[in-house]
Amino acid sequence: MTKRIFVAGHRGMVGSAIVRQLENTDAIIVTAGREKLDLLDQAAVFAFFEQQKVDQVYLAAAKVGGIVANNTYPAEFIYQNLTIQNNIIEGAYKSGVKQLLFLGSSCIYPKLAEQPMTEHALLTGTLEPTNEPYAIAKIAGIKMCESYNRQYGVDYRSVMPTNLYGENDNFHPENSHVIPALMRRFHEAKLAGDKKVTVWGSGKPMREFLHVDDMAAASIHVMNLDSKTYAANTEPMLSHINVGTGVDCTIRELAETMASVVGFEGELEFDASKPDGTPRKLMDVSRLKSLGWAYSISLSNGLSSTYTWFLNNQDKFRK
Ligand SMILES: NC(=O)C1=CN([C@@H]2O[C@H](COP(=O)(O)OP(=O)(O)OC[C@H]3O[C@@H](n4cnc5c(N)ncnc54)[C@H](OP(=O)(O)O)[C@@H]3O)[C@@H](O)[C@H]2O)C=CC1
Ligand SMILES: C[C@H]1O[C@H](OP(=O)(O)OP(=O)(O)OC[C@H]2O[C@@H](n3cnc4c(=O)[nH]c(N)nc43)[C@H](O)[C@@H]2O)[C@@H](O)[C@@H](O)C1=O
Repeated sequence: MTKRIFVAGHRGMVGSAIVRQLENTDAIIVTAGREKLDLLDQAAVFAFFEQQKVDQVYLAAAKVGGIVANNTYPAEFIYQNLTIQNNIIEGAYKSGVKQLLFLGSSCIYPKLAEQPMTEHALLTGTLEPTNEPYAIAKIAGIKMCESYNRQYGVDYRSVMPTNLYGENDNFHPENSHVIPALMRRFHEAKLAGDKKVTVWGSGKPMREFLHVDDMAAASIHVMNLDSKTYAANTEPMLSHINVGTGVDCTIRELAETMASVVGFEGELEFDASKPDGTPRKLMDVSRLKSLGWAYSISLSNGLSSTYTWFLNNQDKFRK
């Protein structure tokens, strides 16, 4: 039967990638931009669900940003993320939605979690301070889904993506994540003929990066797993699934790769006044592998295609 699927956050990086892939199926895709539906407005969200009668929800709407944005606007990150996800999860449940996929983040795990981090590392230690408010909201999202499953018998699942990048990313110079920030900075330095580019922090932290098209494919894969397979590979009170590559690199290595993708031939300098954040957050992706999914886009291919998109779409960048 044709499904009506609501993608919340359909203009964002992940939401737009999910929509592109769902467009190749027979699903009816339901979307609502911020100007039509403010997801912070509980009454409007509940009314939207009552009107739309959807079968599935991808919860890809959130307040999102890099290390400095998280550290600068902690109140907005905790309030908006808790409110958006509470409104959508409760609104979906009240209108009879049986299937929902919540997108969390790898920052739910303790700052010094054993590497690679399995799903069992959740709630075993102190979080990274720069993004604790955002991480607390994401942990609450996992627990909302599990609680609704236990009490109401719905099927609300959670995926925890590693750091993502790709088409429709946020290329803001301060508020973005490291890949879009460096892509833009290296590109502008190349055009200006600059001899040096500044990279934040020490360059020593390690990060794992997944292309957004892989993230969208993994999300759809997890949503569509039959309930028995999903239940056999998760636990009712530890139900989330890591999504990543299982491969990481230092920020210095990332910056060197970025320089070569963009064609910047100058030097790197590191700005120690900017935070490093978590020293390492490598995902253990064996749960996802045992559920039949693995990534396919390498970092070098993903950075090259993202740079091509960047060159052709600068008019679409967010302010
Ligand atoms: N990017 C990353 O590296 C990672 C992302 N994630 C998670 O993946 C999910 C998607 O992230 P990503 O695509 O990168 O984020 P984006 O910022 O690209 O997209 C977020 C979307 O949410 C929408 N949104 C936010 N607030 C509201 C609101 N009040 N009303 C209506 N719409 C709203 C935005 O709308 P508008 O376009 O109008 O601003 C945007 O379309 C999030 O849950 C995020 O936490 C997890 C790990 C890493
Ligand atoms: C996805 C994840 O994203 C955030 O956490 P993060 O992993 O630390 O993400 P980031 O991409 O911003 O930084 C990664 C590393 O890179 C370094 N770095 C160098 N130069 C730039 C730079 O120019 N910009 C940025 N942002 N970082 C830079 C930076 O100092 C850090 O060491 C969370 O708050 C939270 O939102 C979350 O879940």
